[in-house]
Amino acid sequence: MSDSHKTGPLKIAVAGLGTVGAGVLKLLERQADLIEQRCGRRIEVVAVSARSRGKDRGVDLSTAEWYDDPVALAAHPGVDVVVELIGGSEGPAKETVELALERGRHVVTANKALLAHHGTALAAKAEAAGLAIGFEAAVAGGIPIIKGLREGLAGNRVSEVHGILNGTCNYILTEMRTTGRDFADVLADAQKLGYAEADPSFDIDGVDAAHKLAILTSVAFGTPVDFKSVHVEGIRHVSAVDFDYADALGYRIKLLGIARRTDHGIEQRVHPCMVPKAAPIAAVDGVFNAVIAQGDFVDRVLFVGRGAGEGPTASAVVADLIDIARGRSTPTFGVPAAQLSEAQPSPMEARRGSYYVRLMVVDRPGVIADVAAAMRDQNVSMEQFLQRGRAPGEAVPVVLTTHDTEEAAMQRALATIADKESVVEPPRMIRIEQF
Ligand SMILES: NC(=O)C1=CN([C@@H]2O[C@H](COP(=O)(O)OP(=O)(O)OC[C@H]3O[C@@H](n4cnc5c(N)ncnc54)[C@H](O)[C@@H]3O)[C@@H](O)[C@H]2O)C=CC1
Ligand SMILES: N[C@@H](CC=O)C(=O)O
Ligand code: NA
Repeated sequence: MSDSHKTGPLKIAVAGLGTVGAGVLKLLERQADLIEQRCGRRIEVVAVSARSRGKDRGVDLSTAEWYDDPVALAAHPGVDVVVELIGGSEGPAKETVELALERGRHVVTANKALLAHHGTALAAKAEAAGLAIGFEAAVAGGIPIIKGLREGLAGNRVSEVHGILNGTCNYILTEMRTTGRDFADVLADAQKLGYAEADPSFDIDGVDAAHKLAILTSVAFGTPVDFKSVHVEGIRHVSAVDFDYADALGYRIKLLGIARRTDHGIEQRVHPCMVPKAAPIAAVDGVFNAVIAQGDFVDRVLFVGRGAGEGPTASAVVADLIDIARGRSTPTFGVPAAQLSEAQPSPMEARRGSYYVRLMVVDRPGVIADVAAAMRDQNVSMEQFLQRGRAPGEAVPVVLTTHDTEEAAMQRALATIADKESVVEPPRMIRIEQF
């Protein structure tokens, strides 16, 4: 980085003044003295851009130059850092970041979609110009997981990183379980609280968690960001009855992102999981995120904190700005972009573990025997079987769990079961992870 010698203020331009942008400006205003003490210089906002100029954001913008166009803001003269808080993998966010790098400005961004799709190319561009891209806010909000992995665990080979990476989903799953509230109602709450993405289907369909996982995988394993290899499932099919069965079986339901080095290559997957109630991650509720990393010297490390919202996300953005103001320098993903080593993705079919399956079946003799036969034919061993109550001739939920088996065999058994005339809804499956 080129700013270590400077003693004047670090001049920044902020593109995007929504939940995160307004939070950053508030933090910079309120903690100005503390920041100056910690990095020996002030951080000065010289230009801003957003869609609506007149909106009251609870911060003083009178000394910053206003830009309607965030891309033009990236070229504002005399700026050291462009802070991109617009969002989206393409369009103005990408153009702003690219122009900022071309003009020799460092970049700080909270935009995981952008980095999941273009992270390696942007890192290469930044590093070739001796510039930094700070993205602590892009993964797990306020948790310093990027610095934790990249700097704190730099002496380790990491074999696995997994965690709760989406605050909106964890908030929805927690509220549904503890209050019995409706999915849509809780999602509306998460949107009001500023947790959700502009398009909340990115949250509930697991895409946002997959963006974050792809970034984490790169930092953990020194590989190029490979979003397209992430297996992604969201939480739309988790229903109230699953929470009851999970509870009875000794589990909690969490949307997890899991990245592992396996014999088949690097596994990256995001999907709902049942985790034992005693696992530390099971107790991480609401908007809190958690990330667990396994390093060869440090062993297991658990990071927990708020994964979304104005304050925690602003905290991460400003930490990156302070790094730049101090002149600290680290390759974007921990290894110089040109040296990130390609790795084979491990296919989802190779996952080995146990499964929870919920079926809606017509309550009549022989149905369960058919289900058991489909499992037997694929060599899938059942562990538990639950049917609560009886309703002869009507559809009832039945639940089973399996012993460890291969995903490919499980998928074949489920396809056979789904075809049975007595199975009246698509089978719902949740993978069980024993951490
Ligand atoms: N809200 C959260 O808790 C977190 C958000 N993020 C990320 O931070 C970024 C910003 O998120 P939020 O603040 O929640 O979004 P937001 O929707 O509240 O704010 C977006 C801002 O960008 C501006 N904007 C959008 N399109 C524009 C355009 N074409 N030209 C100029 N300005 C434009 C809007 O006017 C608004 O000020 C996204 O990348 C998001 O994924 C990351 C971590 C947590
Ligand atoms: N929509 C995201 C915001 C933070 O990244 C989430 O809910 O986690
Ligand atoms: Na973070």
